[in-house]
Amino acid sequence: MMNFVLAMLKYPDVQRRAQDEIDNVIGKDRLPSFEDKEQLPYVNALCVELLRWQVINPLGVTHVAAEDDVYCGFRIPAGTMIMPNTWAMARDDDLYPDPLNFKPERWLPGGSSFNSLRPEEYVFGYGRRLCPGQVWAEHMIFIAAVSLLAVFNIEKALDLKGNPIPLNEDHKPAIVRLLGPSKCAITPRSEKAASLVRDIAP
Ligand code: HEM
Repeated sequence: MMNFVLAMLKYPDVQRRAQDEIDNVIGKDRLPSFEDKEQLPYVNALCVELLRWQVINPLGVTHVAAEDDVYCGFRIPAGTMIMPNTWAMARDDDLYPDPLNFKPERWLPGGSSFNSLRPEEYVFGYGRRLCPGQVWAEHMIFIAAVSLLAVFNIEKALDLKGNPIPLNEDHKPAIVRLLGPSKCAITPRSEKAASLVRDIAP
C-alpha cells in the first residue's frame, strides 16, 4: 500500500480522476465492492500501473538452473543462480513510454501500453513456481485502492508553517522494496464518507 499512497501523493490528478470515476459509477452513498470492478476501467488501470511503477521485488525470487542450458546464445551451466531483472522489464520504454511516470491511462484502450506486455505477466514470477498469491493480491490491491479513494483524500502533510512536507522516496535495499516512510494527510472526503467508514468500524 506504500506504493499506492506514494502514487496518490505524487500524482493528485490521477487521484482526482479515479475519484471522479468512482463517484460517477458508484455514487457517494455506499462503499465500493468487488461487483463494481468491471465498471471502473480507470481504477483497474491504476492498479495495473501500481504493479509496474514500483515493482515490489525488483529482482524477483532467485532460482538455480537444474541442468546446463543455453539462452539467447548464453551458456548457463547447471547450478547457476538466476535472478530475473523485473525492475528493468517494468522500465522498458519500448513497452512503456515515459516509464518513470505513473500513468494509469497507458493501460486504457488506445493508451500507449494497451497492447504491451502487462506487468501481471512477470511481476509475480514465472512457470511452476509462479506466485500462488497473485489472484488474491490483485483483488486486495483493487479493493483497498478503490475503497480508500472512495472515502479519503490522500495529500501531502503540512508543516507548522503550512508548507507541504516533501516526500521521502528512499527505499531500503532488500529483496522486497520498502519505500518511505513519508508523512501524509489522509482525510475523509466528506461527512458522508466519514460516516460510511464509521459504519463498518468494529
Ligand atoms: C503484489 C503482490 C505480490 C507480488 C508482486 C508477488 C511476487 C512473487 C514472486 C515474483 C514470486 C517468485 C515466483 C518465482 O519463483 O518465479 C512469488 C512467490 C510466492 N508468493 Fe508472491 N507476490 C505477491 C503477493 C503474494 C501474496 C499476497 C501471497 C500469499 C497470500 C504470496 C505468496 C507467495 C508464495 C508462497 C510464493 C512462493 C511460491 C513457490 O516458490 O512455489 N505472494 N511472489
